[in-house]
Amino acid sequence: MFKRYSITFWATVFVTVVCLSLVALDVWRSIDARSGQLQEMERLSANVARAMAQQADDTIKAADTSLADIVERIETEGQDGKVLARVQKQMAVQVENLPQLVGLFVYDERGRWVVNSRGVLNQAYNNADREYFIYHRNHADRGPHVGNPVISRSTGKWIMPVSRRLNRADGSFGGVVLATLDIDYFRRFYQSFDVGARGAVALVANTGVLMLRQPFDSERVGGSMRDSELFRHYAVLSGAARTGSAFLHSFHDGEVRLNSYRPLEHYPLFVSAALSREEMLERWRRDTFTRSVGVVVLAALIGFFGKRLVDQIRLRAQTEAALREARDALESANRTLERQAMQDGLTGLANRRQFDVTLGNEFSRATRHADTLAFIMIDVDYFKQYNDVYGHSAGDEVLRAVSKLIRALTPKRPGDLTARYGGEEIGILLPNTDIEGAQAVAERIRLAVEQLQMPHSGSPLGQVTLSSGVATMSPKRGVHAASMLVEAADKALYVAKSAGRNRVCLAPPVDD
Ligand SMILES: Nc1nc2c(ncn2[C@@H]2O[C@H](COP(=O)(O)OP(=O)(O)OP(=O)(O)O)[C@@H](O)[C@H]2O)c(=O)[nH]1
Repeated sequence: MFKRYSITFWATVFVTVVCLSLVALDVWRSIDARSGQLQEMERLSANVARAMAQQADDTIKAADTSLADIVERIETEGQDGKVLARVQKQMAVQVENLPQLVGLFVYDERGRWVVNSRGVLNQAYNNADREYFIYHRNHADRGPHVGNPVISRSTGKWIMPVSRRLNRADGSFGGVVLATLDIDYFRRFYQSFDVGARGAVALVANTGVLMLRQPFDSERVGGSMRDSELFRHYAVLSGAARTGSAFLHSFHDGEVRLNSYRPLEHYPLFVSAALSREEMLERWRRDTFTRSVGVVVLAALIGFFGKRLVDQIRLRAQTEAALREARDALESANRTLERQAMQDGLTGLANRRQFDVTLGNEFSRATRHADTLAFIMIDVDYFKQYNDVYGHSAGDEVLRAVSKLIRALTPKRPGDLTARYGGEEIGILLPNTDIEGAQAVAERIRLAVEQLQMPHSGSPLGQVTLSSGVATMSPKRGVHAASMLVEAADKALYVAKSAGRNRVCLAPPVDD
């Protein structure tokens, strides 16, 4: 099957397959690198989200522990001056020890300041209108409450309120204990993450309120994210599914980012670390472009040189074919020349040269094997007259016809040879043949020509006839020569002519 196609075909297939494989391999590598890049992106954002959630949880927990302590103290020890002084001292120490804490506050059931970590009570402020205050007044639960971020009335800084309800002895609402966390504390921590120039991180309440976003925008802090893709995506999840990631359009700038989200363990908040898809894939695109250019150039070079190679192979194959053809033509011409060199042009019989060579070979062979060698010399009678009467061309025709007949009637054993000996004389060499056998051949030929009855007005016999002299010899080394056989046949021919022609005469055995 493979032989049906040329080497140039396979060379072309090879070069094409190499080029296509290179390109295919590069495409596959690029796709693989892209998915690797996205996986890396997911790992990175998930790690950032984990660190953010842990930090937020720990930060709020530390403040909440202080709140629980103060609530427990006031509810058991009351609110007289001594107790409040101790509480105030405790608060001041806590604020000093916890860098995230801006302040600790206790409000009574009307929102008035009872005690705080600063030790200064500004009765001009009332916090009864704050979201966290209203929440505790309306909810009896004793757990911590993380409120919406607000600008502190006392410091003017963005703060995150964490609060607990204070109960009177009868269980009715007795006020609020509040810890304010510095939003900047979170920001500083978030700034330490490298999420790229177009990345973002956020801390969001489960209610959809944005607590903080980095890059920071004070306009957006405390705003609602309920309409964002992130919140809508997160809100429908539950349990372990709340930790995960997804490509989402940003609510803030429309950028598509890979958002890794994760809930805080103890508080109703979640974090999101988002990396820009474009930014992450930018490097991949650059690498892919550079490599693809290299691969295309390489494939083009291979294709170019491959084509040249294929052309060379084709040229070589063509040259070889042309050489083969030329050699075949030359061999054929040589064979023709050889044949022509050994053949008589008029009769198609072997010529004198071939006769001499064959005679020499057969003579030697007969000498070696002690065989008999017979020779018949045939001559057309009155041929000169035929030429004179009918013309030379007609004479040629007679020679051709006679030769054809002689060839047909001559035995075809190996070594038998019919040759134009010269002029109108034809010789037949019959190795390993005795005198009777050779005579029979000569007689058969003579008779056949006679039966042709070719008119010959120049001959007393009236038609074309032949005369033959037949001779045989068993050659012995040092005694006989090949010419002796020819001479003997020639003499017998002369006898046949003298005896009236149209006959076969036998030569006496050649003397030892
Ligand atoms: N047409 C033709 N004639 C040839 C050719 N070769 C020899 N001859 C002629 O053959 C003739 C031979 O004549 P001779 O040797 O005198 O003998 P002959 O006429 O055949 O008479 P006998 O042999 O005595 O019967 C010559 O006239 C040659 O010119 C040839 O190729 N073609």
